Amino acid sequence: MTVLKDGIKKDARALIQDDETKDILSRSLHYLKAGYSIHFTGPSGAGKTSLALALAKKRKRPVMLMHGNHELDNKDLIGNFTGYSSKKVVDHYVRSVYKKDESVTETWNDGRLLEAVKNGYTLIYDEFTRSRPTTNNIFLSILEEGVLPLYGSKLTEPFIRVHPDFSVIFTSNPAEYAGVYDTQDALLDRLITIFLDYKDIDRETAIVAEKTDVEEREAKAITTLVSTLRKKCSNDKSNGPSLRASLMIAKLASGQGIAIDGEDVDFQNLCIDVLCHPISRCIESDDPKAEASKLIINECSNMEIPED
Ligand SMILES: Nc1ncnc2c1ncn2[C@@H]1O[C@H](COP(=O)(O)OP(=O)(O)OP(=O)(O)O)[C@@H](O)[C@H]1O
Repeated sequence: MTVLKDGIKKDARALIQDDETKDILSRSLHYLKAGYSIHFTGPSGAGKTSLALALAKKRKRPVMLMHGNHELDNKDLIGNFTGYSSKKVVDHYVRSVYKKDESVTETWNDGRLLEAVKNGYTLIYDEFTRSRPTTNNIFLSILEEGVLPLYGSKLTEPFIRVHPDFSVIFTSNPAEYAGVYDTQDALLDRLITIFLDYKDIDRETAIVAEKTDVEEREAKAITTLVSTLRKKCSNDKSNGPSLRASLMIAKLASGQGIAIDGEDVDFQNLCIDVLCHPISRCIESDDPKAEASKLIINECSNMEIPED
């Protein structure tokens, strides 16, 4: 019977800051301080959200996380009247006098963007291109004029001023633009866009070794395997397996006592389970799953694990 080890001791959420990551963080922080918004773009699993969270943390302001979604609208961003509250006072103190005082008021709930703008939070707008361009238009006034228009909200003020400490970090995945919504040029024109690509093998190895219980040489073998398969695999539908896949393989193998060995059947099955789907999506074949499995087994047998 295979037994899972008790929990994973290492901090799975920590950001490993190599020189390149530190450099991007420090430049981005500088741009935010100067009043510009940042946009991290790159393939899935390149580390955009992790970097956005680490950057937001550096600002030492409350952080609000918002995910792009085609159903997101002004009611979510600005707020909405969510119902009515009524108050009724019946004064029957003097028997012959009946006095009734009744008032009804609408209950307003601030939307996430309004709350962040009013209080000077750092807003992370993850995968913003998944929202409709008309929804994202509201950011044009925020970034350009420093005001949040309250149109369509029935509120008495036409807009509110943006708090000086407010800033936004956007993230997006260019592969998702196809079939979702084109990013709006007007919005992109107001952002500083930093492209985050997959890290090289040494950087990915350092992250896997730091965040899981495998040894560095084993981490290197896993990241080399995943990155070799990724290179064979890039089309419109998929960028191939990311660092996430390496982390999964390393965590599961060490947790279940599976040897990091390309000839080991359990290890091969683990790699097929984790990697087959992303790889099959970018293979043109009658049976992409069988083709992907063959490719994975083949790369597993080429795996080299350096000696201690
Ligand atoms: N510098 C890093 N240090 C530690 N872990 C990292 C680093 N970069 C990425 N990761 C890890 O890689 C995985 C993917 O990162 P993340 O979710 O930030 O990617 P993403 O680009 O936002 O992906 P997606 O577009 O799919 O949302 C996460 O498990 C994250 O913890």
